[in-house]
Amino acid sequence: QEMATANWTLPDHPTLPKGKTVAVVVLDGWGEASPDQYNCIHVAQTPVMDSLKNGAPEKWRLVKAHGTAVGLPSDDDMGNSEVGHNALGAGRIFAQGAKLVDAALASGKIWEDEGFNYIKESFDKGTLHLIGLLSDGGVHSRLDQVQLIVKGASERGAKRIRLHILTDGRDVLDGSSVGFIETIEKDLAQLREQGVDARIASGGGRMYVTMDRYENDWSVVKRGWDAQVLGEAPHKFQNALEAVKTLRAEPKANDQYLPPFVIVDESGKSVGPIVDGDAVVTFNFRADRMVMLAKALEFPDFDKFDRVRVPKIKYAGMLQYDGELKLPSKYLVSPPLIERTSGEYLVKNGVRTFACSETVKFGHVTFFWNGNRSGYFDETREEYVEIPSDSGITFNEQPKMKALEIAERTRDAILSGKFDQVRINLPNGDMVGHTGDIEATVVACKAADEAVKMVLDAVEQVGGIYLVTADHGNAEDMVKRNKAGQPMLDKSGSIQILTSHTLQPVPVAIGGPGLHPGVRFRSDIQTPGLANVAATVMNLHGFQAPADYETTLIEVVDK
Ligand SMILES: O=C(O)[C@@H](CO)OP(=O)(O)O
Ligand SMILES: [Mn+2]
Ligand SMILES: [Mn+2]
Repeated sequence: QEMATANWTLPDHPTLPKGKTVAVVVLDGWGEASPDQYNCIHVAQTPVMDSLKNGAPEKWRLVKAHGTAVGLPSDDDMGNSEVGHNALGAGRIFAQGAKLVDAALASGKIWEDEGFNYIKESFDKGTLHLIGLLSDGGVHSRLDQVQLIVKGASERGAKRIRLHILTDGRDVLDGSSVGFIETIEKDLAQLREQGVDARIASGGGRMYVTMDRYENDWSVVKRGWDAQVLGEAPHKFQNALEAVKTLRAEPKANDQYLPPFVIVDESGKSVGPIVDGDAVVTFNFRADRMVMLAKALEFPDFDKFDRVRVPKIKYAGMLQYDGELKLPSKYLVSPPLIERTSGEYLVKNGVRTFACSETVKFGHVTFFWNGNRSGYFDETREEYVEIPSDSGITFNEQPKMKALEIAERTRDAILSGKFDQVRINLPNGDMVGHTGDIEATVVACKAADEAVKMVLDAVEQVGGIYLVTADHGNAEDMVKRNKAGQPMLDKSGSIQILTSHTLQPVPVAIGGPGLHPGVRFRSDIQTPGLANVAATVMNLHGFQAPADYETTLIEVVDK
C-alpha cells in the first residue's frame, strides 16, 4: 500500500554535508538521575560519558524515553527496548502493543477479529491455553489484559482454560509473582464456580523458561515446551501458589529464574498438556521474547530442539510478532505498522550501514530499529554483525559482557571506510542492572563507557560524527523509591532493589570532528523524546527528514 507509493528520495539538508561517517551508539538502560549510591552510572567511573555531558552544553541534552513519548498507554509506563528502539529508528511515535491491546479490549474488537474467531473454533472440544508473562510490568504483557482475555474467552464459549505462567521479577519487584498468582487464581476460582474448568497448568521464571530471545539459548524454550506442551517438568505441585512459594524458598531463588514446574492432579498427572484440537494464545504483546516459542509452535520444519510431540492446534499470538516472517500467522490484535523507518530511507539513499550488538541485544539495533522487521533492506549496502553473548549465566557474573568485542568490531567497521553509518547497542547497564546486583552494575557501566571511548576514538580518526544516546533508564537507579524519592525498605529492613527500567530521561550527545561547527541543539522543542533522534541522524548524514517525522533536535547557526 504505502510502500508502493512512498517516495524514498530524501531532500538534501540545506547546510549539512553528506559523506561523513556517523556512529550512532545506544547505551541500553542508561538514564539520567540525581547522583547517589544507587545510581550506578554515577558511582562508576565513566569519564567519556561525563565529558560529553560536561564538555559541550549545546551538544548534550535529555529526551523522554518512557510513556506516551514512546507510544505507551500512560506516562506511568517505564520505557523499554522495544518501544525505545522503535522510536529511535522510526522517527515517529506509534501506538505500541500495550496500547493497541487495551484499545481492542475496550472496544470489544478483539472478539470480532479473525484471530479470536480462529481459536474459538477449538472451544467446543478443545482446551484454550494461555502462555505468557504474568506481570503488571507492561513491558511484555499486562495482567489486567490476561484477566480480560480469560473472562472474555469463557463468556464466548471456552469451557476448559489452562494458564501457563512465566514469573517476572525483572519489570516488577522480585517476589511479586505471588500476588499476581493470587489475583489470577481468584478469577479462575470464580470461573470454576460458573462451571468453567479453568486452572494454572505450568510455570517457570521468564529468564529460565520460554522467554529467551534472538536465539541465544534454545534450551530455555525447550524447558517451557516440555512443561507447557508435554506436561513434563522436574517439579510437580498441586497448585501454582504452592509451587512458587516452595521454589522461591530455595537459596538464591528469584522470580526471574524459577525452574519449570507443572501442576498435577491427585494421581500425579499434569493437568494441562497441550494436545491435538486445543487452542493456544501467547499473550505477550512484545515480540522479542515470544518469537522463539512462536516458531516452535508454528513452523512445521522446526529443528532447534526435539519437540517430541507436535500437537495440532489453533495458535494465535496476542500480536503478530514478526511482520516479515508473518509469525504467527494468526493474532488477536494487529501490531503497529511501522513503515518507512529511517534505516530503510537512509539505505535507499545510499547510506551504507553497519549494525552491531551482542546476541541479547542484536535484534534491538536491527529488528526493533527497523520497525519489527528482520533481515536487510539492501544486503549490498548493509552488514549486521552479532557478537555471540554468554549464555546460561546471569550477567552479573560477567558484567563487562561483550562490550569490548562490540567496540572493536565497530572500530574496525569505522576505520574500514566501508560504512557511512555504524549503529550499535551496548547492553551492559541494562542487562546487569536487571540482575539487581549493584556492584556488578557499576562494573557494567564502566565497561560500556570504555566501549564508547573506543568508538569515539575511531570516529575521531576518520573525521566523523557521533550521536550517543540510550533507549530508557535502568542502571541509574537501582532502588525502589517512595514519592519523595527516598529508598524504600522491605519488611526485614533492607532496601528494595529495583531490577526494572525507570521513568528517567536519557541523554543525547552529538559531536566529532566531522560535525559542522554551527550545529547545536535547538532550544525551542519543549519535550522531545527518542522519536526526535531519527530526523537528527538523517541531518547528520546530510539529509532532511520526511515531513511526518518528529522534528530534528538540531539547528545550524553561522560560525
Ligand atoms: O529483558 C527484557 O526483556 C526487557 C525487560 O523486560 O528489557 P529490554 O526492554 O531492555 O530489552
Ligand atoms: Mn533496553
Ligand atoms: Mn532491559
